[in-house]
Amino acid sequence: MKRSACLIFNSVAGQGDSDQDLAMIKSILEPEFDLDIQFTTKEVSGGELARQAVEGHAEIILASGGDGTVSAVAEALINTDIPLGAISRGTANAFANALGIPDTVEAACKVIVDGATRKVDAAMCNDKPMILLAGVGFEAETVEDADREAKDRLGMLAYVLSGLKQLREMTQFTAEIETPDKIITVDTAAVTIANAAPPSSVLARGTAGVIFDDGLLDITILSPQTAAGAIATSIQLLQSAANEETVEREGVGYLRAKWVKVTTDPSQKVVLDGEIIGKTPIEVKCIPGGLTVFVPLESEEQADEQLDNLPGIDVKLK
Ligand SMILES: Nc1ncnc2c1ncn2[C@@H]1O[C@H](COP(=O)(O)OP(=O)(O)OP(=O)(O)O)[C@@H](O)[C@H]1O
Repeated sequence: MKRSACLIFNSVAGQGDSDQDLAMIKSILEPEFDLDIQFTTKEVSGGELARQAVEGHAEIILASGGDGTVSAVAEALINTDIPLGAISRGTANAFANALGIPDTVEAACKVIVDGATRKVDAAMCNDKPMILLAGVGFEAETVEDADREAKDRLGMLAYVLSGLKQLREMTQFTAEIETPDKIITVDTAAVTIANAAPPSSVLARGTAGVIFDDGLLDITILSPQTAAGAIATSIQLLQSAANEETVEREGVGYLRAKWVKVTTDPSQKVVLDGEIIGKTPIEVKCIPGGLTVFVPLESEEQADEQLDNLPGIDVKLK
């Protein structure tokens, strides 16, 4: 008997031909699965459809769309043990890139057919589910600036352009960052708390790579002293992201923790998995192994914390 799978499909995601994509998905998956295809609409989100599929005891849930759709479906599956297959068709495809899932339709479908699943961490940010990352400061401003119309016209470049604009206008704030064993007070321009992050997510790259199944959040603190320093730091972060190296630079710090509370003065915007959700303070908690995903198996390297490069930092051990 074939396994059954609910496919949640956003036909307006990305810049590709969605009819062609759906035909390709069906041709690869239908020989293996009884597919129940549900289309997102402007009114009915991927998250809503995923909650319905969970209530209907779906065996497997597949999400196909941009990061908005895939993250919303993933969030609905936290702590359900229902395996999620991601077939990304968006602009940045951060979810797939973060978890090492191929982001072409054909290769992503093959990962699902191969059937290897892995438990990865999820997280809660205040009372909201989080799969990728929460950004305070710079990252939040970048997302807000890269609007829908610009994304349609420019694709990935919209984020880069918005990021460059933000660099010129980078403003500092004071952050208190509390973890189970430390309270850190630091002047910073961006604090990024990542559960999983793609190699291209420069602000979550203080460590050589975000580890998505270690039960810990990866916290990166960016505190450039000047606009020129900000640009130099960002270029280095970009290079290290490209080369998957650890960043050793004045103004970049990182640490890992099971949970973190971030309070800022003044209050800062917070972006959660690509959407602005409000302002600081935030509390983020890791949910170890909270999500089961179809993923090609591969190992991740470890890296230590690095807090020495932040000017004026104060760390109190608890
Ligand atoms: N049938 C539909 N018609 C119009 N809008 C839709 C439809 N289905 C979903 N949406 C909208 O699509 C958005 C989610 O898009 P998603 O993130 O999947 O793709 P994307 O925006 O192209 O991807 P990316 O963010 O990578 O560019 C939501 O805002 C949702 O309201």
